[in-house]
Amino acid sequence: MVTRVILFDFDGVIADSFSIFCKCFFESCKTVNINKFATQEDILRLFYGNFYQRLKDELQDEVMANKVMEVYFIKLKREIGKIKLFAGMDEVLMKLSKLAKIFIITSNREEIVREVLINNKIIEDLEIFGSEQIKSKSLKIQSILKNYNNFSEIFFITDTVGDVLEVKKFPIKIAGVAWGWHKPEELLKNGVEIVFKSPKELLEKFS
Ligand SMILES: O=C(O)COP(=O)(O)O
Repeated sequence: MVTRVILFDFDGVIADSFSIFCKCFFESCKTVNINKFATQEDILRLFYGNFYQRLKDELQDEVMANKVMEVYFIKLKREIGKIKLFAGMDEVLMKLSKLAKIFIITSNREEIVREVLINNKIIEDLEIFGSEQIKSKSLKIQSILKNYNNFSEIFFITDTVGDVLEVKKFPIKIAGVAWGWHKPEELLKNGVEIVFKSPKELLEKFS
């Protein structure tokens, strides 16, 4: 019987992908003639809520927002081989997948996450909720809670304020990581219970 469920965000928690995200996103904006995003701060701002919703709101144009992301994913696929995991996260996933039910809840695409994991020698069969069908992390979590109710504890581990805001309405413990995209202080201010300073600390907490 599964007693513990751990939901992991992917980019910024498992994958060290910020510079590749920025490169592909800026290139995509250029391709579709959007000049609203010029700095890393412009990108980080999009993660203070649901990324897809924020992008739509900032552009005030749903068609354009979809176009940016369509081009973005084409570019990201070309860079996929360069995406590495944060040091120690391979061990975290391998060990914790034996102790808990693990899900990856991400704004990225499931197929990309799978390929990155395989490229980085993660062979565990992890369940991945990508953005292909559902873009809202709240809705993804709702469906997990509906289907999995035989656990004693459920944790969500993230690096962005937007994730915290989407998840905090559920009876889930939220932890932050100090190696991700938003600063630990911001995560704490918005409701995470604890911020892990390293993958080793995270592993110790759940082992
Ligand atoms: O932290 C974030 O929200 C970004 O990560 P994600 O692409 O895995 O959702």
